[in-house]
Amino acid sequence: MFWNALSSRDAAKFGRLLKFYAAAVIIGPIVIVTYEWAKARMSLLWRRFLTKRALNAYTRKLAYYNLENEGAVTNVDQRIAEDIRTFTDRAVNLMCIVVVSAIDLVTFSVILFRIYPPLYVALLAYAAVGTGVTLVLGSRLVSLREGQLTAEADARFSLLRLKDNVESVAFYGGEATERQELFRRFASVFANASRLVSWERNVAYVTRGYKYVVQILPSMVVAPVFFKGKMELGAISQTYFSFNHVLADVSLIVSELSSLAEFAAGARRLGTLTDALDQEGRSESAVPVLEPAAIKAAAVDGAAATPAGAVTQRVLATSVDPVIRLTDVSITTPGVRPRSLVQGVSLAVPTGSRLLIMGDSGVGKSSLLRTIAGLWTAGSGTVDRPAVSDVLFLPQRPYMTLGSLRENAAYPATPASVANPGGVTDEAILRVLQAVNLGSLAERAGGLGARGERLAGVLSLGEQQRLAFARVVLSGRRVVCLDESTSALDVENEARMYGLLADAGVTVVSVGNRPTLFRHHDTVLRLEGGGGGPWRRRRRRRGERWRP
Ligand SMILES: Nc1ncnc2c1ncn2[C@@H]1O[C@H](COP(=O)(O)OP(=O)(O)OP(=O)(O)O)[C@@H](O)[C@H]1O
Repeated sequence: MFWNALSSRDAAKFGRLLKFYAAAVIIGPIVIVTYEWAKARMSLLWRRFLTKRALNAYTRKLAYYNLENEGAVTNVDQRIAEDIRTFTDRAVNLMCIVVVSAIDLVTFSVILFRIYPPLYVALLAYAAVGTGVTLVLGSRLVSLREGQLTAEADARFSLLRLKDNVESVAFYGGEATERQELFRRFASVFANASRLVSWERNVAYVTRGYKYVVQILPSMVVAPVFFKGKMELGAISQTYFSFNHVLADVSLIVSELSSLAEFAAGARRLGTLTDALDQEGRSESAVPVLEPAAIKAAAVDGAAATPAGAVTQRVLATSVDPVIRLTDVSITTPGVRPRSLVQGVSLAVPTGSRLLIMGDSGVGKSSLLRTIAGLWTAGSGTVDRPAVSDVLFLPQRPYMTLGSLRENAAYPATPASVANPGGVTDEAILRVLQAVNLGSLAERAGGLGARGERLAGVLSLGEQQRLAFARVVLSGRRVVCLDESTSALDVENEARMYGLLADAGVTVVSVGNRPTLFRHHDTVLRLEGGGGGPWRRRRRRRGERWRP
């Protein structure tokens, strides 16, 4: 129209069109910026929703533990932190492109069809063939992109592992080995990237060729009509304009292939994670809390409800005594090649008693604790125990959170519940730190509220183990399972820790082989023989000393 007005020297029409364009250039930027903002906002809201859902499912019950142990999903961190973002960004972008293209397609199809229908039909046929070829090439691009995401995540993981173990590596002088491993992982990143770049080049040959070759089509079709004087110059430019619009709209898959491949790869990785988390959610069985009177009846129901090859877990009310009871418990290692560890253990842990589980390295002591905690289920027999929230399990290397010393001492209480009126007070924390012989820790750490990112790096293992005992006292739990939790302590500090538990009347189940542990327990369970050998349990006689 602009060109027609100029060529016909129609100043009035030209002026009207100029005003129209002036309005468009003022409104245009506002519309475009608002559109971009709306897209970014929608993507952010969606990402927030998906991240929240994934984090909830991942941290619910034992999903995080099972996913890691089963190895079903790798790089969960990257999937939650990055793949969700890529997915939502790309999905919103593509959705908007599809909507805009659909409107555009309808508008310009009408114009192009009116000008010259055969040109329109030829264009659709051309786009259909181009899209088909691109889809075939694209499927390889998706798997290469997926491989790239995995390789990048694996490489980053090796760097994080080195970062988390700097001291061990430095002591071993293991730099050369670490370097080799880092290079090996980054070599896979580059090898896959190189395949990806080559494949993108091949795809680009096709997509570029597709765009250029078709440009000749409108000229070939409309030039003869123009030369015969049956078409105005303006109509030619209109044809070109409409043709290119329709071409762009029907070639969406061709032009957005790279973006689509990235979106599909991210969506696939996210799908694997979501499926695994949903699976975990479904397999989560609600275990009823049994009062004393209900225990006998539940013995029948509980056994029937347990899948074959699994240890029956029954949760007892805190009032039930004995607090823990194992009935004919046999354990096998999890995974595809199960190995028999402990066989046919039956025992009861009365309230306030102290049981020590001993045995050779690898015999299955920690596995027995894992089974009591419900982390491992492979095997048979029945475990009766209080809810996990009523028992504190202390591993050999205590977990240090990223929170402050206050939050670390009160762990696993949430920071919010610590801050509540009625939560753990600073006075109580300082008193308990004193009791576990960490009286100067708060001052050294810069106060109870100082951020604790480096706490794990700064505290010795023995100090961390004493902090873990502080957690037992502060949590007020009546049952505690200790897995070599005093391995780094001197005899005096060990006695002090067990003394604290005895004073509080806490029921204790310990795992360990240190001779000094013997005196802090009243019953010993000795697991014997590799591969599920016999076991012995006996009560320690008063004043009896350790005999290996
Ligand atoms: N996730 C797992 N999958 C398969 N086997 C495992 C797994 N975890 C541990 N095991 C194996 O189970 C056996 C028992 O391990 P466990 O940690 O219970 O031994 P332990 O008696 O506590 O040994 P230690 O005194 O050396 O700590 C070991 O041979 C170990 O390699």
